[in-house]
Amino acid sequence: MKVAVIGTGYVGLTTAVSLAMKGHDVLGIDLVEAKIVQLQQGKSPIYEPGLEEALGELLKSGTLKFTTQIADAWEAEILFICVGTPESADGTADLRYVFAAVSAVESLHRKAPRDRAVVMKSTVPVGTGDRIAELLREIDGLHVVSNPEFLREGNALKDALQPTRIVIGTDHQDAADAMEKLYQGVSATRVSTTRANAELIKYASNAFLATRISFMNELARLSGELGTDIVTVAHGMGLDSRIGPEFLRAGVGYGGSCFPKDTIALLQLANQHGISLTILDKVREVNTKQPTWFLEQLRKQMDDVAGKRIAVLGLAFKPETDDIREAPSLKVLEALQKDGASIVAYDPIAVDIVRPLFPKVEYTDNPVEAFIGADAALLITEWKECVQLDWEEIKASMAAPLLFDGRNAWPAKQLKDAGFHYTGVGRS
Ligand SMILES: NC(=O)c1ccc[n+]([C@@H]2O[C@H](COP(=O)([O-])OP(=O)(O)OC[C@H]3O[C@@H](n4cnc5c(N)ncnc54)[C@H](O)[C@@H]3O)[C@@H](O)[C@H]2O)c1
Ligand SMILES: O=c1ccn([C@@H]2O[C@H](COP(=O)(O)OP(=O)(O)O[C@H]3O[C@H](CO)[C@@H](O)[C@H](O)[C@H]3O)[C@@H](O)[C@H]2O)c(=O)[nH]1
Repeated sequence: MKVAVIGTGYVGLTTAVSLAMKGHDVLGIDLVEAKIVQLQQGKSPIYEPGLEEALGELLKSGTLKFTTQIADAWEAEILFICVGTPESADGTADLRYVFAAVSAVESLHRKAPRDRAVVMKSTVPVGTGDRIAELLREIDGLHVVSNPEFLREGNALKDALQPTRIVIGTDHQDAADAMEKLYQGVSATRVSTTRANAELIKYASNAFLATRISFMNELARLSGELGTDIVTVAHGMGLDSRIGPEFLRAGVGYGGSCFPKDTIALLQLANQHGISLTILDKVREVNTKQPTWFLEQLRKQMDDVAGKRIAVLGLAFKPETDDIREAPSLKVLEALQKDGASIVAYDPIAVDIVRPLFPKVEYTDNPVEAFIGADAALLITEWKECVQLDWEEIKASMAAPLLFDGRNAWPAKQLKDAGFHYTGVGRS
């Protein structure tokens, strides 16, 4: 099928690549010319495992192309909208990019009319799809579909190729059929529903996942006091099929471009309807405090961090991505800097993105070097490069063997046996 994807960020680029891999004829569109030039040369502006390799092959075969001109999409029968929906000052989702994209689609359609589905992959508040449908009501052949995206960064291409489910929200049979044809051969359960239901499924899923994390983080604080081990507790809980093992990892808090903004957007949407989502409100509160709570563990063991050399391992909001949006590392760096610590930081991918924000921090391109002369080391993102380490060499090189494991990913027992003073999140 002829497909156009508006917005070539994490979601748009992954969508474009995955649909082209399935044999569709795909055009990626972005306003940022530099990004398009880079993409046309086969270079991915973002880091996602497998993405750049696939991009190169698809460009060669001609099934994937890029442009800054929406007019080039005149043949497209399906137009995906994958632009950002960032947090506004009041917490609601900022829809200006979505409406700009819709208006571009509208002008394209007026010049080159045909039957088309406008598919919203951006995460938008409940009612947005219906609002857009109302705006486009008098335009023949343009049908609005909600098809929320559930991919995880760091695993984006795999998630797009093998999604957990495909949610299609539309009231138009031809558009539903076109979406079914598009995803033919993808073995995932379909949920065919209204646009509003589809939109709420997306927000509710993210809010629920965030809730699990905050629940475990709060429980971890108690576990630390009780002398129990939250990792063992999570394992025991997760064996109950009603609970399941995923998203029970306590840590330094969730970050990223989705959970923080989507939870506040859902809260604000509820407020607009006179409903208080009290649980979700607390989920956010726990998460905001989690990096501070983690640093308190450090302060309890080091009277004063001023002038102390502190190693920070991992800066991206999660492993296998260069994304630092709402990364807990940023809060940690800010607090340590305020306390007068001398910081040395490592991340395999995200250093160049963090450096301009924290120019006074020292950066290293070798994780083991970060520990040299350090009075304490903090694990913030569990990259394998930050976890699989030569601990004997590290022990000999640190000024003091103090380890704070913000992801419960370092080998606690081995480290304690080796003479480190190890502190995890909610571990005995
Ligand atoms: N990042 C994720 O893991 C993820 C997963 C699921 C859903 N989402 C949702 O998908 C949407 C996109 O997220 P993202 O992380 O890919 O954002 P992003 O910021 O990485 O990319 C958005 C892209 O859209 C482009 N753009 C903006 N306005 C445009 C326009 N009018 N025409 C053409 N291009 C335009 C920008 O230049 C940018 O390249 C958001 O609503 C987000 O909540 C994100
Ligand atoms: O048990 C866990 C699992 C995750 N995290 C943290 O939670 C954040 C988010 O992680 P993850 O969900 O894996 O990454 P995202 O790429 O943000 O993906 C989420 O947000 C996307 C955007 O909406 C959705 O599409 C995905 O389904 C949803 O998982 C990260 O900081 C993780 O470190 C934890 O602290 N504990």
